[in-house]
Amino acid sequence: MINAIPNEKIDKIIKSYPYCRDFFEAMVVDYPPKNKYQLTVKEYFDSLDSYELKLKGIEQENLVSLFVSFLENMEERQKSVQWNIESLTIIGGQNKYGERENVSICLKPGDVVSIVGPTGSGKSRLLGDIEWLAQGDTPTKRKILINGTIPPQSWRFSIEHKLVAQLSQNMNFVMDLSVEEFIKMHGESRMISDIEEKTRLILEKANELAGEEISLDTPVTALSGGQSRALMIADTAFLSSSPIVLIDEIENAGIDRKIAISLLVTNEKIVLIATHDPVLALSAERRMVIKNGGIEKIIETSRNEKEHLHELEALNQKLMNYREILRTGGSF
Ligand SMILES: Nc1ncnc2c1ncn2[C@@H]1O[C@H](COP(=O)(O)OP(=O)(O)OP(=O)(O)O)[C@@H](O)[C@H]1O
Repeated sequence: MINAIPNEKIDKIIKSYPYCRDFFEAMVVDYPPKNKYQLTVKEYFDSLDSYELKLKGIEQENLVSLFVSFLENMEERQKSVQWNIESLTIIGGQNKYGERENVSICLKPGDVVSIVGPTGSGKSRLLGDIEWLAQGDTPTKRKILINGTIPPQSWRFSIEHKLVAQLSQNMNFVMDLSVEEFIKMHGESRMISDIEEKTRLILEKANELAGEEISLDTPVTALSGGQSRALMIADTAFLSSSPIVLIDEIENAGIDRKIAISLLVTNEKIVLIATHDPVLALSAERRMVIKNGGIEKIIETSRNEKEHLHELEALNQKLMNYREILRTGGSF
């Protein structure tokens, strides 16, 4: 594949390797304009002004091989950031009263666990411990193991390739970017090949989740709480490589929870959902009950509960319908 690059058309290369833009920026070489898209990579580099290139200290005949090695390096980098997570273990610490938490729970990719408990009981704290890969250094003294061992320190601080994706209650954007720029920036940092298609998909799904339509040119700072949440959920579902997804109280955002969960739950990921919503709580195979800051018990969702889930879903749908009527100015 890489060997064929010199003879591939520019438009195909741009689609397959959108991050190739970085090469042109780094070399201060003109990025191919649309009217050159039908040239091959070699033809494009040959078409550049050799005198100008010389002034920049670039040998024209080396450009193709430099470009190929750049793409090769990027591909290697991409492979090295693939996570290989087989398990996540939570080893109990202590509750708010310093009493021991006698639990150890091991989660595997494909597992979905809900976290329930009264307000202030410590659900978000548990998610925080997982996100931080706690090693007895948080108030709960919990320890988090990955693949049965203590994960390297560097995993805690990696911003670019996060082991854990956290969708929290408050998602505030501080960047001055449009929705399109935000998605593309994330896609490029993940070296995603079909960014246009992914951007379209993310916007479509975010709009399915949110009420008021989001458009590509909306500034991210102008999104409402629910819209930001919807965008981040769709973005996490399609762009995040993180094998562990933590969801904190999706219900407060006024978005369609069922679609959100169906987007985020995939076989390869471990998903933990802190929730006060019985439908979400029972959708998981297991739930952790939190009390006074400690994991009180872990309960398998019974067959009886699963049967009741259908009833709850129907009630929930009814509630959603009323909500939609009221939100859109109707009455009944
Ligand atoms: N084991 C613990 N030891 C000490 N402090 C704890 C412990 N567990 C939780 N806390 C603290 O208790 C407070 C409430 O916890 P948290 O915010 O996680 O509750 P919550 O269940 O998510 O609440 P809500 O449902 O309102 O979002 C936080 O300040 C948290 O750090």
